[in-house]
Amino acid sequence: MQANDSIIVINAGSSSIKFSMYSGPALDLTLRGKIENLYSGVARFIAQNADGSVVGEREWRDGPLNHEGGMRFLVDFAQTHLDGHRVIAVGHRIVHGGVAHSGPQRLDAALVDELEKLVPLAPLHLPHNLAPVRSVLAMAPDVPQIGCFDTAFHVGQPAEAQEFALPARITDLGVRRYGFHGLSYEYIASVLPKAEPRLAQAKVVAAHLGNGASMCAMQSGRSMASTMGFTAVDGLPMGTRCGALDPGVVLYLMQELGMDVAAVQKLMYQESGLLGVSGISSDMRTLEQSDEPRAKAAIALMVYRIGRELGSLAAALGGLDALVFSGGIGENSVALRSAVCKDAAWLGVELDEAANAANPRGVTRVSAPGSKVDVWVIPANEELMIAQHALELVEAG
Ligand SMILES: Nc1ncnc2c1ncn2[C@@H]1O[C@H](COP(=O)(O)OP(=O)(O)O)[C@@H](O)[C@H]1O
Ligand SMILES: CC(=O)OP(=O)(O)O
Ligand SMILES: [Mg+2]
Repeated sequence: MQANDSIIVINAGSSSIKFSMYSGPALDLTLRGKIENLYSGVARFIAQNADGSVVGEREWRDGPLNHEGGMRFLVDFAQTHLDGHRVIAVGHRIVHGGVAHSGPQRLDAALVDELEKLVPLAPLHLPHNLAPVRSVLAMAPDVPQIGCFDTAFHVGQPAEAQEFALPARITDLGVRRYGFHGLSYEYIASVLPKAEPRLAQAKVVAAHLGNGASMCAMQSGRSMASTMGFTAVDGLPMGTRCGALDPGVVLYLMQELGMDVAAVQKLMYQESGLLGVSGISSDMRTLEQSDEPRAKAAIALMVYRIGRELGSLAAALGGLDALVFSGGIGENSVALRSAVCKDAAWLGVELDEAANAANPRGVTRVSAPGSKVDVWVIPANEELMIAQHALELVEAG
């Protein structure tokens, strides 16, 4: 890899598109940007170069922006910022890999067609993950594109963590727990032992709390259990997703309220979670600034459910040495971290309130010196994982 050889990474989340460019053999971050707040309120774009200087900014005030509009804007933006760089690969976050895809893979039209079949398992993500792959295939068919699956990190979980208590004939169809946010957890697992070598073999629960939110139990850096299951709607309440639901509720909605599949899907994925409970917003910042009791109730429900899942994941690990916060909420919400840690005092979690309130920007320990359980904030970096995987695959030929 030459100094001006670059890998572009596209990470399309449910409410944001992040992109990064890494250049040279050390994968130096040379450009990064994101559009956030897709579908709700005012979408915002910001891009920064290697030294953090802002090289592009925009807001969409005349109505919500969708993924398609966002990607169109980003392609135009990227083209004017590629001067002198040779794109040797484009890496993509692909949220669902199903049973067949347990590691990064080169994407071609046939594989994209195959992955399209998994759209019902990740309706908020996969269409937006695959659309840019198709665009690049059409625009630059010779540039290798690498897909990195959010499910891959969880492939080695114990069988009980993966299975539903369903008849084998259904399980055999691939109806099982996959787990998501794997690239984020893989990054956390790679960073934590460097920050604190004592934690290399530790029992760690990591919470990726963004618009999508999940928690993962890790032993020695390997996934043992996750709150997300067959789809990314399971587990914690999220921005607009309900999280774990008594399956009987779905039957009730259909049988008694006459809702069809599309209506139930919309309710569970787009109208629930922080947005549904508060009736105000899916955005944690908006809720934290609101005095409305419903906003407080939505946050309280999220905190409560994080606490319940923390107990469950600690049980899956048989103990807890460290708790990690990541994702837009986990990295930025002082109040949420504080509330979660208070509820987790019974597990030996004790926060350093001053360190927490300083709202650290990098990898930082925020637990009190005597805390039995370490508490860390680790900013999510799915993009670096994707760039590393893409480079490995390109170099392997
Ligand atoms: N300063 C902040 N305080 C509280 N919440 C924040 C802050 N900054 C971002 N968030 C929240 O992070 C969430 C988005 O997380 P992010 O990880 O960027 O989303 P995505 O899952 O789409 O990648 C939103 O709920 C947003 O309100
Ligand atoms: C898997 C998932 O929920 O992703 P995101 O956080 O990007 O919505
Ligand atoms: Mg995310």
